[in-house]
Amino acid sequence: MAPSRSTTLLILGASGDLTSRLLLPGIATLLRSQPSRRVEIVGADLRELAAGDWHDRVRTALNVGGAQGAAAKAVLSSTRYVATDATDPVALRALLDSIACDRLVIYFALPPHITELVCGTLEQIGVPDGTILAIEKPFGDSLESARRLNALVTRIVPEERIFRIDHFLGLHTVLNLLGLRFANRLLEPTWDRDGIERVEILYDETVTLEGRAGYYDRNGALRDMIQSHLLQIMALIAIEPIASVGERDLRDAISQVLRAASVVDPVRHSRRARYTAGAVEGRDVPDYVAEEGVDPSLGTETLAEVQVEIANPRWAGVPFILRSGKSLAGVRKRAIVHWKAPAHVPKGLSGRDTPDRFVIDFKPDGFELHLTTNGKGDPFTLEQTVLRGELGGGSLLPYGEVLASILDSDPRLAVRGDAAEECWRIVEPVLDAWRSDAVPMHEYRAGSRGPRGWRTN
Ligand SMILES: O=C1O[C@H](COP(=O)(O)O)[C@@H](O)[C@H](O)[C@H]1O
Repeated sequence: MAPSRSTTLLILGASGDLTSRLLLPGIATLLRSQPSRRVEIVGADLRELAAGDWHDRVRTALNVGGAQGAAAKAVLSSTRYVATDATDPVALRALLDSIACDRLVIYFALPPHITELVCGTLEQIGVPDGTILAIEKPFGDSLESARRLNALVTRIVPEERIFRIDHFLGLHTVLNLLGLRFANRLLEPTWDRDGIERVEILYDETVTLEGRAGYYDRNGALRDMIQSHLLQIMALIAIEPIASVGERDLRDAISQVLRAASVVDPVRHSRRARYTAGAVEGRDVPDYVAEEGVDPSLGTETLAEVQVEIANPRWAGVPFILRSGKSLAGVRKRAIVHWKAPAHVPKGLSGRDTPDRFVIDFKPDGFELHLTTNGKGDPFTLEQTVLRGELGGGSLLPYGEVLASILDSDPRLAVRGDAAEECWRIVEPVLDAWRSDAVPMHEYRAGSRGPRGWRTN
């Protein structure tokens, strides 16, 4: 439901790539599907923008996202950009004072250390009543900094008005995990250590750095994708049945899984690799270390894999393999739940009896159920049959979904503070093992499926 109160979305870090590439198009899809929404957008950043540049960016995003009519016009006519230093108390006070609205959303599209500085300033100067803080990932850059940032932000506004952003929680298939698991009789009875052998959550991308070396080179695949997005997906796959999809039930269940999760042996249960020169989808790609803006001394990985275990009665002993990388041969954004083989297949049935699999595709949204069936030719020969289903993606981009939940003050699609800390706790032993070089850095050719010898499904 569109709120009737006037809301201003103040984007800090507005001149950056995230705002143009993801936030503004997300808002555009929101305005297209819910044209009665009224939101004023104020962009702010250190950088001066040429006159008209901000308007052009907003107009382009609205066109691309298909926003039309009164909603788009209202956004365009009221939007403005302010070049300012949001870490400076006087400048930030002046910026906040210049905004007249019933409710303010401050969106931090900033690196974690700058977010922390700006939050320090906000703590000093205070925020208008009812202000919401929306904070982009990564939330901190270590367990210690996440704890510090959590303590700081909760001194500014209460937890229910802090939205730690993970746009994967706005992916329709990710949300669909709840319906698939809990609104069907079929899956749930086997969704545990007795029925399932292993779970893989893969996010293989063909894209390279896309001009984001400044961000990516300091983070790498483990922090960029696994610490945040893939652990959230894992938690949703593994949660215990919930009484409702209310904020408390859902986020308690997610935290419960994360608290039980760890990489038991970070040296044996993690792998890292970096791409070398090659070609991806017809594009020549240089060595990662030769990419513009990359500092070879940082030793950043572009492909990471960890094996997580969830030490609870449902999942003890079931490996969850989380993997993500860039410049790979093809896009595979999916979770694969591998069932165990049946205890006994009747004698006389022969042939391919690969255990069944449930594949959940994040992009495009869909699922596949791989079942063993009697063969089409010889009825006593087994083969695999794949049932495919589409999961209707809604009209909003994931960022549109997440922004809608912020504007509606519904924190279900945001990461709770304790969960953000748990995700750092899970990956930190791996980062330590990598820092001490206990885990070798492998190489793979850009455009390949990964290093030789890595299992790929
Ligand atoms: O947050 C991020 O996600 C994207 C992948 O998400 P998608 O919605 O574009 O599929 C990833 O490429 C990027 O490095 C990461 O920061």
